[in-house]
Amino acid sequence: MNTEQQILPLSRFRRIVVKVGSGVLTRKNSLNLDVINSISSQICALHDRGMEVILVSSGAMAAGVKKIGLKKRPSETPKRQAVSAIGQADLIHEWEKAMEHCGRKVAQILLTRGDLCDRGRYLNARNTLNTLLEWKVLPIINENDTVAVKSLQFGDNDNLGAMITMLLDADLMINLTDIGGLYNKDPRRHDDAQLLREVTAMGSDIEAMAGEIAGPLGTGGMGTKISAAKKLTSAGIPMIIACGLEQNILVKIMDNNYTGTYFVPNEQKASSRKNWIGLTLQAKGRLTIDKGAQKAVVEKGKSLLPSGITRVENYFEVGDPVEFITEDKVVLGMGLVNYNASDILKIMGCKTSQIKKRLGFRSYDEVIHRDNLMITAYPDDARL
Ligand SMILES: Nc1ncnc2c1ncn2[C@@H]1O[C@H](COP(=O)(O)OP(=O)(O)O)[C@@H](O)[C@H]1O
Ligand SMILES: N[C@@H](CCC(=O)OP(=O)(O)O)C(=O)O
Repeated sequence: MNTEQQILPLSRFRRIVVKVGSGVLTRKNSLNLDVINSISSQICALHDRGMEVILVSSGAMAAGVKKIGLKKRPSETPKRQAVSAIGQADLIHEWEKAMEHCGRKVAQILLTRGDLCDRGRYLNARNTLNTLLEWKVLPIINENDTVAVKSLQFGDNDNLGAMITMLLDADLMINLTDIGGLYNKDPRRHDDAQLLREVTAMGSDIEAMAGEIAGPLGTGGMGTKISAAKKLTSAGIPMIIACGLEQNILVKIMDNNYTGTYFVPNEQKASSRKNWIGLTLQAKGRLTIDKGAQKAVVEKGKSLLPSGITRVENYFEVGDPVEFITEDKVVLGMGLVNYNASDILKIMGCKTSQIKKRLGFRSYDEVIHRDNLMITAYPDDARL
């Protein structure tokens, strides 16, 4: 981490995702039209520089609360979802008006986690978004709160934004919130909190800095922004947290003349399919692997064979995403399995030549083929 330096390889940034939080877009539970107008004209300025922009906009619930005259957000799920549905109409209407001012069109895209976990729907979303970008229309994305229940939820737009950034192979995600970046401790509680200008390694020290409690209008606090940054940097994509209330912040960022936190990406970039497996899918189960398998899979990039597996947790089917972990429960990565959980229980610890004898069939030698897995951490720097 660094409190001083900041290096932006600006020439690389042609396609960017801009996520704007509720705290930026709303004022006392109503939409802040000045901010919407200002961010819209900044987006147009980026368009004029030849850049492609995708907007992830929060604020539906805050807008809905105001519209139907509630004093605060309801706590029951159906009421929250209904309020969000009401607010979303208002939100998109205001963005549309503001962008129209600069002669640009917008499109609304509402997604659930399930949409991005299904490979077919994931590719459909990508095709649609790419078409909108080709047509120079601004895609405005939010979670489809109305139908998103816990198991299908992103839960926060920081992680949704990160997944969209990976889906579109964008060069950068700018996360605009109501504070100037990541501080070394929660600035609401500590007057001496210091802004970090650059984060180079996403260790537990960084996670510990983030307060889980969001601002009065936000959802995840800094915790979900760190989790989004972790996904992106391990996919080789940078993220910037900056204050969306600051005048001309997007333009300042692109001119590399801003205050905020820059998360430096890993140098290695995995394929977008591997990123989808490792960073978008939710694990259905877990496989514990021994030291030999860790060396083969993590260090040498080989497939996971039955011989290195020592434990199977939860039930899962062939093709499901499953995490592989160390004995100390450090998550090393995720992969799509060639055998279901009960078959792996029968073949774990055995040689591939014994698979047929134990199961009566042998569809694959590998439990997870190396093309179908992504390493997300290494034994020494990973933790649960
Ligand atoms: N270490 C930290 N650095 C900066 N902000 C923090 C930190 N820990 C907690 N926060 C809080 O996180 C808030 C931003 O999160 P949130 O309210 O969810 O924003 P948004 O609506 O933009 O997603 C800030 O207003 C800040 O008070
Ligand atoms: N989908 C919700 C936003 C959820 C969310 O992540 O909010 P925030 O923390 O303000 O980015 C809404 O539009 O109200």
